Amino acid sequence: MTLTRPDPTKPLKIGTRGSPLALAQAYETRDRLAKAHDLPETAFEIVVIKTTGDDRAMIDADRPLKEIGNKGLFTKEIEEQLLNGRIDIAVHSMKDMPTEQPLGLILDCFLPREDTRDAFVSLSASGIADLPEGAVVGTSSLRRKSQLLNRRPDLKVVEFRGNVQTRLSKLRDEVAEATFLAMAGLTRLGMLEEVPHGAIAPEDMLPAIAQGAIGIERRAHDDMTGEMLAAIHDRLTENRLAAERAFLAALDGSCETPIAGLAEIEGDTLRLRGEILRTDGSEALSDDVTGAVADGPELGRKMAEKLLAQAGDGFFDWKS
Ligand SMILES: NCc1[nH]cc(CCC(=O)O)c1CC(=O)O
Repeated sequence: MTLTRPDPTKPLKIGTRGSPLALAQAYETRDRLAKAHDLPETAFEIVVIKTTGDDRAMIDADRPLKEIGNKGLFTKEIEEQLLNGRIDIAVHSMKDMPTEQPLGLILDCFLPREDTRDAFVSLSASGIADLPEGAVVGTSSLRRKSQLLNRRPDLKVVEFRGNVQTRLSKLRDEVAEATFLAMAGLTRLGMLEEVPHGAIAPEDMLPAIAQGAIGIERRAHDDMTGEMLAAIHDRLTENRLAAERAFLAALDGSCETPIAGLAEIEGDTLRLRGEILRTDGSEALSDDVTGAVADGPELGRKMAEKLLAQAGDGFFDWKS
């Protein structure tokens, strides 16, 4: 028996959150599928799904997201709709995805990865080093906050959320002098021109695990959709994420700490860089491992072990 989606004569339903970036990623997925299979746009339907995360983030606009809820905050409702068949695939920023999927779902299709770097966004300063003593920087990312304070302990970090437009207007209102965004988001939104920014080299700010990568989730037994997705899958992105996410998974159970990581591939060699930090930025530990591309998960676990061995007592104590 070939397992199939609920009604293959109907459009393939693509589930996504409703933010501008989420929609851009859903359209990119649709366009890639349409092209790969020579199908018209009408063979697909974009289904916008509101998540608890979207609701709560709206109500509590000034609270840090990590206080509002746990990891599946932006994915739970979408995964429910996948499981009950109201959508056939779900498009996600891999950066926001937990390392394990619920029973019955599979996440094995990745689009070619975008720019993995962070962008420094400011109307006045050209980069982190250019910020005046004691300047205020807006970010809601614990990783970026810790990395920034590690390099510039004099700076003050304030909570900063909302879409790109909201953040820009906060900069204009001088709520903060600078903020950070993912280059991938700016690129996918087509906003590189209108947002004053500089890309930050990974040596200066190692990105989040899986930054810039889009993953497509489906029902594990829906072979028909699985075959369809195989045509747009990018193997190198899969290999890089396998290493980065194994690193994350190996650290996850043992701590709640800012984590950064980036895998890059040259020929048959994969290089994984990793970093963990104290939340107040007072200490950062980083390492670098290389090995065969196929050994990515093992390299990820090795990286976690090396960093955990370096971390002394109290490294993971909560101090923000
Ligand atoms: N946590 C929010 C989030 N999830 C993915 C991206 C950007 C796109 C990407 O990294 O793929 C962002 C916003 C940001 O960091 O600026």
